Amino acid sequence: MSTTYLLKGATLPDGSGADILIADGRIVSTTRGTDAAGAVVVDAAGLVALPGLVDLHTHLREPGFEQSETVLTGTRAAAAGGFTSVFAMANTMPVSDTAGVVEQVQSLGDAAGYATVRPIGAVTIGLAGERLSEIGAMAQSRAAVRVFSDDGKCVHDSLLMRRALEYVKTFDGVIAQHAQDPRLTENAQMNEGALSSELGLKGWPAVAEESIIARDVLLAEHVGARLHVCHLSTAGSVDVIRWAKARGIQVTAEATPHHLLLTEDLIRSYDARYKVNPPLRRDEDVQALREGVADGTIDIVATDHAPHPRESKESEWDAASFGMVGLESALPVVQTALVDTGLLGWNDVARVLSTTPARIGRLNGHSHSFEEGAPANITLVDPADRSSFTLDRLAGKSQNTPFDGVTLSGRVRWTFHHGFPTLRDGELAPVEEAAEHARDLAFGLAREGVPARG
Ligand SMILES: NC(=O)N[C@@H](CC(=O)O)C(=O)O
Ligand SMILES: [Zn+2]
Ligand SMILES: [Zn+2]
Repeated sequence: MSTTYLLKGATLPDGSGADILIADGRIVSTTRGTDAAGAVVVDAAGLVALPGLVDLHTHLREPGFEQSETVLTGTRAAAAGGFTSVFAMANTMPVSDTAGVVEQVQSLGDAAGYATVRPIGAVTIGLAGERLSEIGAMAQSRAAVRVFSDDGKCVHDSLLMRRALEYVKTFDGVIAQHAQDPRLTENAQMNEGALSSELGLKGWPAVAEESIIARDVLLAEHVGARLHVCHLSTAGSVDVIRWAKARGIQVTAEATPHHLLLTEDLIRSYDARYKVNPPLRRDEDVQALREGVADGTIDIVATDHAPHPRESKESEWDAASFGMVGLESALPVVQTALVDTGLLGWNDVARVLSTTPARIGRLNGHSHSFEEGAPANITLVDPADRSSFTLDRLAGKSQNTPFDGVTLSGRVRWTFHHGFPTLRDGELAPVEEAAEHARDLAFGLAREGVPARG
């Protein structure tokens, strides 16, 4: 038996007021003045209701790197950050390059109950960049994979990239490219420029990203397939995507929260919390990325949540791992960088953090609208909160955030996944309750004949 909830006095993304009534995992109505006997009332006055957030780029680390994160802990972090769906990157151990591994990740997500998990399949076997993985088998598996990526590595071989695009085109899939020319970035440690010379760290030039994107959009045009570009970090990359879109090429692009707020100057501290791939860039790049999101050149914000254990971040700069956790801080960073600056309204936030990533990943059957009858995937945000981001707000296994002690606006208070509150006024649902929700959901979807996937 699922509980009925009434989210009283919420503000929808378009600014209108709503009392959102949820029953049996679905939105029953959003009419103001609704009263429902027996419903648990959530005081949503002053809170913005967003469609459940969707992250197209999450590293859940399982199987293989469970000391950093697991599907369970990573989806708890997702719920804490307002996410109701995450796409799990393929750089696991073993790599998610077979139907067996993607089905395993899918099952772990289905059982945990904190968010919908959609596995991403590797483009090449073992991410080695030499031979295509079993893309068709992953697409046809129970996990119904639609997004393929060697993220962490670039699909550098042009012929392989062409073949991969041709392959996914047959089932409306997409290749998500980590755009990094490997030869131009051997041993690279930070953005290439005056500061890398000053600090004595090997540079990662902007052209190593931009040249791969330029090649890939031309390949996508030639093949007529969908390309998605991960974590754009330079002003030049925004220009290339803008050009490609004007030409009608089917390309989408993402920016991470950290690239929208932070610059390379932080690296003066040699604190490896700021070490990430692609690297933090210059202020001009941050401004260009923000403008790119505002004008739609950049379609989505994706976290690139990349957990790493303490040891691998406490070593000297050159030896430390690349990556930052990001699920719990994403919404506050987006509000701070894009909403407070007047670049985006809440409707746009709903678009870049929910509706569009869902569409790019072909996340069907997981509606993100507030229409009656839609699955109740909802995030309640307190936009008036302005506070120092602290480590106790992290719900995953790793603590490698660059935002510790940074003042940010906006705080996620409630997250509903198919009508189940995974986050309750800032508190995560207990593991056993989420697992029970997962069982109910699997049973309910099976009974309705709705494929649990997609
Ligand atoms: N972003 C990172 O710095 N690291 C990611 C890999 C990646 O997204 O390229 C990771 O898996 O740790
Ligand atoms: Zn990457
Ligand atoms: Zn990544």
